[in-house]
Formats: sequence, C-alpha cells, structure tokens
Amino acid sequence: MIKIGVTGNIGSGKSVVCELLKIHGIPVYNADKEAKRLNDSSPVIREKLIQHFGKEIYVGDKLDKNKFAQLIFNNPEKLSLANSIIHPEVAKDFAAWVKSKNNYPIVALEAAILFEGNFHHYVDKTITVFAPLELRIARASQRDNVTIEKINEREKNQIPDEEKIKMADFVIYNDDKHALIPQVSNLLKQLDLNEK
Ligand SMILES: CC(C)(COP(=O)(O)OP(=O)(O)OC[C@H]1O[C@@H](n2cnc3c(N)ncnc32)[C@H](O)[C@@H]1O)[C@@H](O)C(=O)NCCC(=O)NCCS
Ligand SMILES: Nc1ncnc2c1ncn2[C@@H]1O[C@H](COP(=O)(O)OP(=O)(O)OP(=O)(O)O)[C@@H](O)[C@H]1O
Repeated sequence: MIKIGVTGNIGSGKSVVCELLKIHGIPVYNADKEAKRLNDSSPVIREKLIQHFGKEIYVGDKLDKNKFAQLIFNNPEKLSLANSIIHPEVAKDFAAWVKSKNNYPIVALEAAILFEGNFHHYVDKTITVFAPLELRIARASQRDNVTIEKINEREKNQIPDEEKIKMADFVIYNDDKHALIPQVSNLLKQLDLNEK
C-alpha cells in the first residue's frame, strides 16, 4: 500500500484534488474533519483541553470551535499546546483507518498542516497543492464567507507555499492556469510506475 499526504495552504484546493483522488477509487482521510470529530468525541482530548484551556471551551459535548480558534490562532504557545494534545489522537485514528483500508493499493491523508504537524512521517509520498495567495484568499473567503483577516489568522500559522513546494515529492498547480485532472492522473501513473 502507498500512503500519500495531500497538503496545501488555506484555499489551495486540497479538497478538490482529494475529490479527484476519490474518483480514482482512492480513500481519503481528512485530518481537519477527523480532528474536529475527535475534539468532540475523544475523552482524552476533552480532558486535556479542559485542563489547559478551561471547561468553558466545551458547550455540552461539543468543543466551542470559534472560542477555541480565537484562543489558539493568535497565540503560538497555545496553538502548539493544542496541537500537542490533538495531533497524537489524530495520528492514532489515522493509523486505525489505514488498517481498515488494507485492501486498497493507495490511500490518501488530506491535511493542511501535513508538514507543520509532522504528519508527513506517516505517509510515503507527499503532494503540495499550490495556488497563489491572492487566489487562495479569494476562494476561501468566497467559500467560507469570512473576512480576509480570519483567513490570514490561519495562513500565518501555516508554512509558506514556496517551502511546502520544496518539501513535497509532488506539486499540483491549482492556479487556474494548469488543468487539475491531467496533473492528478499523471501523478497516479508515476506512483504506479514507482511501485512496480
Ligand atoms: C481550532 C478549530 C476547532 C477551528 O475549527 P474551524 O472549523 O473553525 O476551522 P476554521 O475553518 O476556522 O479553520 C480552518 C483552517 O485552519 C487550519 N488549521 C486548523 N488547525 C490548524 C493548526 N493547528 N495550525 C494551523 N492551521 C490550522 C485548517 O487547516 C484550515 O485551513 C480546528 O481548526 C482545530 O481543532 N484545530 C486544531 C487541531 C488541528 O491541528 N487540526 C488540523 C489537522 S490535524
Ligand atoms: N481550480 C478551481 N477552480 C475553481 N474553484 C476552485 C478551484 N480549486 C478550488 N476551488 C474552490 O476554492 C475553494 C477552496 O478549495 P478547497 O476547499 O479545495 O481548498 P482547501 O485547500 O481544501 O482549503 P482549506 O484548507 O480551507 O480546507 C472551494 O470553494 C473550491 O471549490
């Protein structure tokens, strides 16, 4: 089995590329989504987050995402504390998910913070989806209907694009100048050839 990590900064098009991978029959684990599920469902995460951030960040069983985001995205120490609590549980959950997909030749991990959270150690090949900052901001603000400030709050906690391009095994250009589908198909052909 080949495990591929798909990353890219906010609005780069990770989810669109991962939809194309799914069309090729590749199961995709979305770290953002699963982390939020675990924030609400994992007793380990809940206990540690309450211990360090106070019980008011949970409303009933649910983490108050907006309150928690405000606490961590503008405070590097709190962000790294939150990551140190959540990421190990996500890594365990991903490992269990991979085991459940052992009949697939390729699986994918979609994570905006693949490199920032050291999740690239859990995959064999990495893909950075690249789009210019202004295009990413336009896409994300249109999609999420949020202010540019809110997007920048997250952007500043993510490794710059040019770094992520250097760190990845493959780059997919989602800049409205390169068609996505041929890039994804060619990449999968290369993976297949590498595997032989
Ligand atoms: C703080 C939380 C609850 C905010 O949830 P919300 O739905 O409001 O997310 P929001 O749409 O505001 O932000 C999404 C953007 O922030 C990015 N982001 C999320 N966590 C982080 C992080 N730790 N560092 C940098 N960027 C992050 C996402 O990748 C995405 O690009 C959530 O992002 C979270 O739990 N983050 C910490 C856990 C984590 O690192 N998850 C990412 C993959 S494991
Ligand atoms: N090539 C494209 N053409 C048109 N719209 C696009 C393209 N790529 C992405 N988009 C749109 O831009 C927005 C951001 O794309 P996507 O959600 O895939 O980014 P992402 O990297 O997953 O972002 P995030 O890290 O915020 O989850 C989405 O609304 C998506 O439909």
